[in-house]
Amino acid sequence: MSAVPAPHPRRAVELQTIGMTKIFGSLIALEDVSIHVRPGTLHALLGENGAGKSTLVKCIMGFYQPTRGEVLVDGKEAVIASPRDAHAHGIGMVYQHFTLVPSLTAAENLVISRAHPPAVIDWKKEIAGLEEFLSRMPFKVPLTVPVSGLSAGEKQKLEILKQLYLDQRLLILDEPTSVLTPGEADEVLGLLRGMTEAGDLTILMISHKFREVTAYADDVTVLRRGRMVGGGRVGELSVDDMSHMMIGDTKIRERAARKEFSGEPVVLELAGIFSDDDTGLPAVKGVNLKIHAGEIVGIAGVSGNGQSTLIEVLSGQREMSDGRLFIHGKPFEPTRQKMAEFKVFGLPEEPLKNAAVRRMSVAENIAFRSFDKPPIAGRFGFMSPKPMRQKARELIAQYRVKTPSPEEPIENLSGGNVQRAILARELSGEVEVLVVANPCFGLDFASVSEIRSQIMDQRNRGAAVLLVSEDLDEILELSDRVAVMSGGAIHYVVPIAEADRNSIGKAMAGH
Ligand SMILES: Nc1ncnc2c1ncn2[C@@H]1O[C@H](COP(=O)(O)OP(=O)(O)OP(=O)(O)O)[C@@H](O)[C@H]1O
Repeated sequence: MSAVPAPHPRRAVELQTIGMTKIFGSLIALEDVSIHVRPGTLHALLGENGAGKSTLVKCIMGFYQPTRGEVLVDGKEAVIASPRDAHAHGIGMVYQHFTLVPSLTAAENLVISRAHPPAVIDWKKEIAGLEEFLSRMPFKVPLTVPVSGLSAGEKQKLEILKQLYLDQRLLILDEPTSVLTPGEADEVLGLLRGMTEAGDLTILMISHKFREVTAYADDVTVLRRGRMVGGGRVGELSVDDMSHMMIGDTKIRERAARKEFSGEPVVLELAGIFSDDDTGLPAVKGVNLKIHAGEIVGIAGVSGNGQSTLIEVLSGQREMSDGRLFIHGKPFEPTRQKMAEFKVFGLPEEPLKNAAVRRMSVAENIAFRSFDKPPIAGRFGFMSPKPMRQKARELIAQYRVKTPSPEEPIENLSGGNVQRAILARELSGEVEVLVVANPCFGLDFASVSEIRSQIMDQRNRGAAVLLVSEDLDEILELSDRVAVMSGGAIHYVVPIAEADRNSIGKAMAGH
């Protein structure tokens, strides 16, 4: 592990929470949680979806005021009323989604992130200062390229560098590797680990990946239903110990077996699809693809190569500039009415933003696809609350959506539980075509198993499935055929039996 020279005034910060409790209405999201993050360690925070991980870190960062409890920084009580106070104590946070300005360079992003950037910027001086700063950091990123041209790994490194540049010495990372390839994840975590070992940094990392916890974390805390249920030195715990702390005796669903099909008809056809992104530039450039009944076609690719735009076209959120869609040979337009008629379902990225109405209840959001059909639609077109609530209750139980009640606004659910609620809605009916993007993003391991099995069930019942995922393991596990998208087009399609990581990786890199 490389030692990092640290002529920095600030060293790794120690963090403790004492009796942290947060109550939302009738829900105790966090109850009496006391954790100790030793300085110069990488501390993992584990827990299933809705366990209270985000609530805990939001209380530490000052986004939420705890109902009870306190934070100690370097052994002294710290009053943290806002993220600004957290920063003043050397505590910074790196989020799952990037917060950089894409049109600006790394240097510009760093300079404007300062609390008091100069009114007139002397770029020569700033660049020299940044180069000196970078020379002390293990992370390297090009300073003068617009951030939009950086890879996901470089963007994540820049997010971390930004916090270090702001002199934060305890970083809270929310699933920092979810958008990275396994190689990039190892590189980033390895470098961070080098900094913690050198005593320059302390890390509290929310993670769902046991592999990363066992390989990189010193200590672990496990939360379950808002309470701390275990933890300790990672080296003294097995993966079984940690998963048992997380889920208790909850049964994990066995993965659904793949049913054999042969000679099934084409269900979904994409013919010469073109579409532009938000800036008006072509993002999808002539995609042709046919998906058969009982088939999952997995589209792999580095994010930002047109996959999101393609998903938006298929879910009716974006116009095509050219091309046509067919289902069973008939022209198809992704309008609400046609989707119902052709039984097209799906999960877009960021479901809270793209597939839910934030302030409406979980029950209403689950009923969306069927509110204009009996039994939920009553006579004269009014909604019948009773059947709607009943249907929602069944799906909430079946998909283990954690919510205080079906009436809770969906925006109050944890990220993983919003995902589950939307999937419950989309997977519960008769499905002919399923279009899903990163369906297991941010889900705990029990939910991953459940959701992948549900997708396989739909395929086994004869649905044509288009799966876009940044997780290559997911693509290799579920797909019958693998396609790779790069530069807005599909360059490589192989049956799963002929797919190997190496060739897929090369195609992803545009070779
Ligand atoms: N603003 C809020 N209002 C009401 N309830 C909330 C609010 N924020 C979180 N909760 C509830 O608190 C509980 C803990 O949620 P939290 O987001 O902390 O879980 P998490 O462990 O981070 O889950 P995930 O892995 O899905 O992100 C959940 O039951 C959630 O519905």
